[in-house]
Amino acid sequence: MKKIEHIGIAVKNLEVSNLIFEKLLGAPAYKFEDVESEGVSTSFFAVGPNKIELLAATNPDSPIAKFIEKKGEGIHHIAFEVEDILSEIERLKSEGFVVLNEVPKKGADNKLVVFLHPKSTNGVLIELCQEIK
Ligand SMILES: C[C@@H](C(=O)O)C(=O)SCCNC(=O)CCNC(=O)[C@H](O)C(C)(C)COP(=O)(O)OP(=O)(O)OC[C@H]1O[C@@H](n2cnc3c(N)ncnc32)[C@H](O)[C@@H]1OP(=O)(O)O
Ligand SMILES: [Co+2]
Repeated sequence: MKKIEHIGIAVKNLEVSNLIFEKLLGAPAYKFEDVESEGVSTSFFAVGPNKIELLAATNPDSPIAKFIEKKGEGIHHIAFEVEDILSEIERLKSEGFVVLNEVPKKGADNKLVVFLHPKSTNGVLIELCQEIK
């Protein structure tokens, strides 16, 4: 695990939350991206070497829609950057973590991503991401 790559925050309205985080961080989002396969619209803010990812649902089956329905807006996941996502999957599986997708999928911001079930990580949804070179 190289560093915390981003913290994902579930929001109801991306435009409204973009303004809040722009004020909070003192700089606007540097990137906006829809990830259709995850049912999300995202925006990214830089905080030193780390990022904040705001996520709004684009359909009612989106993980973000379900999360907001159950828990409300707030921190949705923590993403760690890894060097070699396939070997990390094997390492974490052998340690007993529940990998939600064993085949890495294309995430936002030019990354391959894998999620670990929050039931196996003290209630925190974990994302692993590897930069696509
Ligand atoms: C674009 C990309 C990127 O950065 O590149 C992204 O981040 S995409 C980010 C959006 N994509 C994802 O999140 C993909 C991975 N997520 C998933 O597969 C799903 O959301 C699950 C994490 C499996 C949860 O699915 P679902 O709510 O349908 O399952 P479930 O009803 O069985 O829920 C199981 C339990 O997990 C809890 N739960 C659900 N989401 C949670 C979250 N984010 N953090 C902590 N706990 C969570 C539920 O409240 C429930 O707890 P109780 O049993 O106690 O009620
Ligand atoms: Co993410």
